[in-house]
Amino acid sequence: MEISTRNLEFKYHVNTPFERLALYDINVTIPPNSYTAIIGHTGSGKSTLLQHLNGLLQPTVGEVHIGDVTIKAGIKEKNLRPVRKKVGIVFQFPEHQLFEETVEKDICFGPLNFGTPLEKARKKAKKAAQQVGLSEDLMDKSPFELSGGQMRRVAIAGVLAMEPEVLVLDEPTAGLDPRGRMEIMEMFANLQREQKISVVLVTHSMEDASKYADHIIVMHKGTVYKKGTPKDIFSSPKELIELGLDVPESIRFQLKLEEKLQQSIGKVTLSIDELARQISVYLKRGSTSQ
Ligand SMILES: Nc1ncnc2c1ncn2[C@@H]1O[C@H](COP(=O)(O)OP(=O)(O)OP(=O)(O)O)[C@@H](O)[C@H]1O
Repeated sequence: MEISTRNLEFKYHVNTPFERLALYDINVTIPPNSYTAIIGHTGSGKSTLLQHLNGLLQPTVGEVHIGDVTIKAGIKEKNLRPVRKKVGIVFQFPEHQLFEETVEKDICFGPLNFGTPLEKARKKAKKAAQQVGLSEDLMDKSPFELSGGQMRRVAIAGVLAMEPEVLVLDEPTAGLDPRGRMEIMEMFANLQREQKISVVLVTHSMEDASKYADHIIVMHKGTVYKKGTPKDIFSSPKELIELGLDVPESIRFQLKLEEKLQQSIGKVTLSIDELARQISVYLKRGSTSQ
């Protein structure tokens, strides 16, 4: 399923003294079975954009196409349930939203809410738990007995159990240690490859964006500054650095090498210049002594 936005603009608290323009002129496409990373500074509009991808927010101007559903400014879409089912959204620190007595009940909550019979919901929960790497013996435990990383997996499994076509995640690795971060990122990469779903995630890690994503959207002050493949985005790293964004370690290393190379080429050029000057002085001397 494809998601795209056309001239999307969004204001919080529209027509009130607190009105705030959060997004403008957003034209992006999330292709089917793709992996998109959204990067940008705090307050650049990343979370607001994510919430348009499953119809949680309605555009102030423009439209959002989610599969065959169009959400337009000024027109309330009556039935967003199919959209919510197809596009699963995981907010920052989703473990804070766990509330059931057992892991299994928490994972089953979404499917049951969408009318799936209990036994089928339990099957979906089992599969989702496997997908996020939770062992079966945890299913009867209270989610609050688990580690932070495991709790987060439970919350993600709860969204996966709805079998979404697109998984939208707001900083899914925030607060995890490097190992937990890598495990979660590998998990999304596997899900995207094996289940053929699209993954859209906000990340502050340029390493992760360059390693896992096939599309990157750079947000800046409420609009798209740049979009493209990691190669497109990181081929002009100085631009990103000027925006105050980080670049992957490998790119930083490459920049350093280039700088060093420039310096040594500079030195060679200088000595060639110097050589040329000396040759010319020598030739002049030669011509005057004849
Ligand atoms: N509920 C809200 N009411 C009013 N303004 C808001 C609200 N939520 C966000 N904003 C404003 O909208 C703009 C975009 O915020 P958003 O949260 O989308 O940015 P972000 O890039 O996700 O930031 P972060 O990385 O900190 O999560 C900011 O100026 C923010 O202050």
